Amino acid sequence: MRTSSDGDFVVSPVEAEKNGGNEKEAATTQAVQVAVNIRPLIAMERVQGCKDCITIVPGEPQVQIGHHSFTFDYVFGSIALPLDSIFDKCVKPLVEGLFHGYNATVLAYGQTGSGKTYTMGTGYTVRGNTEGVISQVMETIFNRVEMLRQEADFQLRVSFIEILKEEVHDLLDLNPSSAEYGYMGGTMGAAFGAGIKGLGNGKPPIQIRETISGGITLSGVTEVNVKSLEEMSACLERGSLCRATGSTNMNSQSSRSHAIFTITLEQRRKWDKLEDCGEEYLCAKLHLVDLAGSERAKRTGADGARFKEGVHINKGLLALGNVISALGDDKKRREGGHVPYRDSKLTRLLQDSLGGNSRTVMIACVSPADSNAEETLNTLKYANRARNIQNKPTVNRDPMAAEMQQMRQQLELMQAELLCVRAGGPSSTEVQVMKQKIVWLEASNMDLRKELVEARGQLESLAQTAVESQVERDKLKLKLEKLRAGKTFEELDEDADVQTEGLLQDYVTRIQELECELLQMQNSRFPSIGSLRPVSSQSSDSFEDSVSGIDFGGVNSDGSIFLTSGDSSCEAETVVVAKEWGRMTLQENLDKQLRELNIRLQQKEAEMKTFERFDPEYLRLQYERKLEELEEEKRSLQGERDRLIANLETLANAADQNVQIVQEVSMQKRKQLEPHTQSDHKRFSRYYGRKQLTAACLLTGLLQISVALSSPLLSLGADRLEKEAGEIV
Ligand SMILES: Nc1ncnc2c1ncn2[C@@H]1O[C@H](COP(=O)(O)OP(=O)(O)OP(=O)(O)O)[C@@H](O)[C@H]1O
Repeated sequence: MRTSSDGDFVVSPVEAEKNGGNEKEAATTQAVQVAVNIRPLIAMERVQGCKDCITIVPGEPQVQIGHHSFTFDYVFGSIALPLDSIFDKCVKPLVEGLFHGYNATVLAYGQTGSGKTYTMGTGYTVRGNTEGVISQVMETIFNRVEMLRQEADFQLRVSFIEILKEEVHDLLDLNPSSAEYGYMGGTMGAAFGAGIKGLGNGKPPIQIRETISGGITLSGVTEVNVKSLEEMSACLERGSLCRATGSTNMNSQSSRSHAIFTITLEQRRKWDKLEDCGEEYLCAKLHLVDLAGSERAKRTGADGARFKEGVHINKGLLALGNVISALGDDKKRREGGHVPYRDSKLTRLLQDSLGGNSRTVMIACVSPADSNAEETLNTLKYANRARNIQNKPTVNRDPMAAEMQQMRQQLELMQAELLCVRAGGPSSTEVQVMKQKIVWLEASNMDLRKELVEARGQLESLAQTAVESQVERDKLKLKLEKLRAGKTFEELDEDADVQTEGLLQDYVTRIQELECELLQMQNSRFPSIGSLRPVSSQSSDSFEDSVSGIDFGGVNSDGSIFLTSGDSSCEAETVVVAKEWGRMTLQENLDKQLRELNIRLQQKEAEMKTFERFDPEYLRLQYERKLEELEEEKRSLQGERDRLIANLETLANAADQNVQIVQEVSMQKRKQLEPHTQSDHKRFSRYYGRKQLTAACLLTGLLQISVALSSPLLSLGADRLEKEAGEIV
C-alpha cells in the first residue's frame, strides 16, 4: 500500500499478491507507512563539530548511513522532500480518511532531541511553533468541517494524555487527582502545582479498556467538545503546557513522557444527503503521538528522577519495538503469533494503530549528526521493520446509531405516508403497487374485451343466420298467401325482388305477427296439430307416424284448411298442411334458438361485468369454461339442426309420395268428369289446378327452407319438386 499522487491510499499489486490475491482483503489491509524526517543539524551539534552522516539517494525515498541502506515511503529533510511537506504527503490523506470513518495514527518516533515534538507540534503554543503537524491537522479539519456543514452535522472532541512512568495522565483535566499531581512536571504543573497539591478530587485513574469490537478506549479521560479551531488549539496548548518535560544533556526541553493528542470526529449525515454516501453516522479517531525519545543515560547525563524516567521511556519503547517486530514478521503474523501489546501501556494504547483498525503513518525522526549515527541507525532499523506491519482499517459505524438511524428513517417514512394518507392519498408504495395492478388489469381487460367482441361477432353471425331463415320463411309464407289468393308463379317472381327488400325492412314486426297468426291457427283451426307437433328431440320415425295418421279435410272458401276423415279428394290439402306444419316447426325451432342465443348473450354481458371486478386469472378460467360450454352448445345445436334436416327430408319424401297420390287421384277424377259439360270441366280443372299449384308452391317453399339450412340433398329435391310443380301448373 502506497499513497497515490493525490494522497489517497492505493493497494499495490505486490501487496494484493501478498494478501493472497484477495481483492477484498487487499482493499482493507494497509501497511503502516513510514516516513523519515531528517532534521537539520542544530546549533549545539554544529558547535560540537558534528558532521552529516546520512546520505540520501536523489529522487528516491532511500537513505544510507554507513554501509546501511534503507528504503521508506518518504524521506524528508536535507536534499530530500522539504520538511514542511510532511503534512501534505503523509498526514493529509489520513485526515481525509477521518471524514470517511477511518481511524488514523501519526506516530513520531526517534531518539531524544531528534525533532519529534518539533515535527508533531506537540509543544504547541499559540504564539510559538505553529508549523507542526497537529496545527495543520486542526486547520485542515475545521476547513473541511466548514465545507461539509451543509451535508452533515459534525461533533469534534479532543483528549490529551501522556504516559509517564507507566501511568496514564490526563493533560486536559483541570482538576487532576492527587495521584496525578506529583507528576505534573510541565509548565502548567509548575504553575498550578502548589495550588492543587493535596486537593485530590477523588477521580479514579484513567484505565485502558478494550471494547466489544476490540477497540481500545480510555475510561475516565477528559474529552473536550470543541467547536472551533481556537478551542482545539487552546486544548493543545493547555495539554502541552501540562506535559512532563525536563532538561537533559541531549535536549534542553526533553519530553519525559509519551503524549497522545486524540481528535475524535463524529458526523451525522443530513437526511437529504444520505443517498450520496449511504452512511448516516461515522465516528473516527485521529491519534497524534509524540513519543518520548530513546536515550542513553551516559549521553543524556540523566540521574535521579530523570534517570528513572529514562528507564521507563526505554522500557516502553522496547515494548513498542517488540510489538513492531512481532507485527512486522511475516512468518509470525501468518502463524498468528503473539503480539505483546500488554507489555506496556504505550503498546496497549497503540494496539489499534499498529496491526489494528487504523491507518498509520510513522515518522521516524533522526538527527543527521555523526555523533548520533548509532541511534539513527537503530531508529532506521526500527522504522524499517514497522513498514511490514499490516493494519486493517475499517469504517467505524456505531451499530446502535445505525439502528437508530434506520428506525428514524422508518419513522420519517411513516410520517410522510401518514401525512399523505391524511391528505387523502395512498402511500407511495401503495400507489406504485396500484399503478402496476391497474396496468395489468387494463391489459387483461383489453384481452377480455377483444374476446367479448369476437363472441358477440359469432353471436351476431348466428343471429343473422336466424334472421335470414326467418326472412326466407316470410317470403315463402307470402308466396303461399299469394298463391292462395290465386296469383301465378310468374306474377310472384315479378314481385319477388321488391317484396324481399320490404320483408327485410319489416322483418322484426312481421315475424311477430306471423307467429301470432300461426299460433292462432294452431289453436282455433287445427287443434289436432298440436298433438302432432314433434319436440326437437323427437325421432323422424315418430314424426312420420304422426303425419301419416292425419286425415285432412279441405279448403274453406277463404282458402284456409280444414280437417276431415276419409276424404281422398282432400289429400292434396293434407300435403299442404303437413308442409305448413313442418315449416312452423322449423320456424319455432329457429326462434327458440334465437331467443336462447339472445339470453346467453345477455348472460355473458352480465357475467363479463361481474368478472371485471374479480381476479383476472379467475376471469380467464371462467371465460375459458364459458367458451367450452358455448362450444358444447354449438355442437348440440348443430346436432339439432342435422336432426331437423333429417326430419325435413323424411317430410319431403312423404310429400313426394303424396304428390304421386294426388296425381293419380287427379287423373282418376279427370277421367270420371270427362263426360260432364265443358263449363263444369273448366270449373273443375280450375279448382283442382289451383289446389295443385298451392301444393307445388308449398313444396317449393319447404325445400327452400332446407336450402337455407345448407342441405345439398334437399336442394336437389327442391329443384325436382319445383320442376314438378311447374309441370302441374
Ligand atoms: N526541523 C527542525 N528544524 C529546526 N530545528 C529543529 C527541527 N527539528 C527539531 N529541531 C530542534 O531540535 C531540538 C530538539 O527537538 P525536539 O524537542 O522536537 O526533539 P524531541 O525528539 O522531541 O526530543 P525529546 O525526545 O527529548 O523530547 C529543538 O531545539 C528543536 O527546536
